[in-house]
Amino acid sequence: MSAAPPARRHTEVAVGILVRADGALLFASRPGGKPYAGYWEFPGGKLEAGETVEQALRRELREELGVTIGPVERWQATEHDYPHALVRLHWCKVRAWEGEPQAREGQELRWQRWPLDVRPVLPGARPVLARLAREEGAELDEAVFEPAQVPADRPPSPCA
Ligand SMILES: Nc1nc2c([nH]c(=O)n2[C@H]2C[C@H](O)[C@@H](COP(=O)(O)OP(=O)(O)OP(=O)(O)O)O2)c(=O)[nH]1
Repeated sequence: MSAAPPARRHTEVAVGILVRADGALLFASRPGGKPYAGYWEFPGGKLEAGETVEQALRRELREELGVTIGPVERWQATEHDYPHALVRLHWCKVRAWEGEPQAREGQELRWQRWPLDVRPVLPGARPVLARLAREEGAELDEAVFEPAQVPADRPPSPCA
């Protein structure tokens, strides 16, 4: 009989949903060199040793966007099992911040209203996007999670 594989430990992640006064949400693209580079996500990152979710979120958004955030509304936690990590995502809404968000880490930033036009979005964001869409009476198009594909009618580039 073989032993059960060891349980994977969760990587704890603080995620910030910046909500602008007009309801738009801030998305960032993942810079090169990270797993899922080029995918879109909400700004945030992993908790460092001894940090609370709120402390990590304040630090990450200062580093990534150069903003000082106001009150943090803890919203919900979800999990996603990626090949690179089992993550626990602590979702927080943030409605006030000082400074204009700037892309400080080579990412792209886009404010989005419904329907979203960024893609692909990280699959770990699916449950909260579904809930955000419901709150707005909008529909979440599953295509936002699909990586871009070469259209079937276009032959592959000869230089590839
Ligand atoms: N920030 C963020 N991370 C997400 C989202 N959805 C989702 O599945 N994740 C996952 C992807 C990653 O596995 C993990 C975040 O880790 P990360 O590597 O981006 O964190 P970090 O900025 O601290 O990275 P680093 O210090 O290792 O460079 O959470 C999301 O919407 N925003």
